[in-house]
Amino acid sequence: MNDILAKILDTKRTEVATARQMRSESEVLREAQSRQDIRGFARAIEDKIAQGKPGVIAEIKRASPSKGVIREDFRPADIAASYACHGAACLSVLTDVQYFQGGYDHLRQARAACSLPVLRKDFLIDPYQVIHARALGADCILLIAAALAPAQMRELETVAADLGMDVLVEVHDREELDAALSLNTPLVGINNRNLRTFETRLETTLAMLKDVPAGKRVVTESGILLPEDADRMREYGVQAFLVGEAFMRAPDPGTALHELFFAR
Ligand SMILES: O=P(O)(O)OC[C@@H](O)[C@@H](O)c1c[nH]c2ccccc12
Repeated sequence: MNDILAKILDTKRTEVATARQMRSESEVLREAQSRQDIRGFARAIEDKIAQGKPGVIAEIKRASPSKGVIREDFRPADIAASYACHGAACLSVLTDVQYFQGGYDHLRQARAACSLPVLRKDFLIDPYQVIHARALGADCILLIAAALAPAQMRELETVAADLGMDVLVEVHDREELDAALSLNTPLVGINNRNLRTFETRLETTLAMLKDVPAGKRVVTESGILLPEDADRMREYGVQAFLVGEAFMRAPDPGTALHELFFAR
């Protein structure tokens, strides 16, 4: 497996080992537990949908391995404030440094600039990272089914739940969906992008929809670029969206959010 996902996961194993040496898990846990500021992530999405609006998770990312640098003028606090005032339900902030040019400060600054719940967008493989997510202020974590065994996902979900965080579990095919459905979380992200090849097809979401039981909330992820893309998803009953690039390339990300979802 010399694909990009495998490479990223190797990097993460090294990162976790280094982080543990710098600061013990019990110390990070104390910091995480001392925070009393959790914001309901799944709740915020459901509230939007109950109001007849799309539940938009608006992403803050400077670069990606498939696209390189996406946004030069990168100020997380300004972007977060713009998203918040244009109707985002939640934020997603990349914290991976090496592949996405993200950072812990991006999450801290974005969250401090608004009152939206925040997803830590990273490749989580170890309880240490989940605990650290809450210490940073995250309200939700991402679990990527392509990167984790089912038992590992369940373990990380339990760690997140114990800290009051929500979980977004991400899948790309049927087998991953089966594993994801063994979790408690209602939030199931269907990634239209294959993390191994970067191929992006909106049909990925549409084809898997019928296999997601009632009671789960589908979030369509990646490659939503045009109002037509959002409309197409809505025709199929998809009401929650995770969008990055379309907003990051626009002069004002929040205005782009408005145009993609609310302009007609
Ligand atoms: O920028 P896009 O195509 O709108 O996609 C956003 C989001 O779905 C994408 O960044 C993403 C989905 N799953 C991930 C896992 C890791 C890193 C990034 C991602």
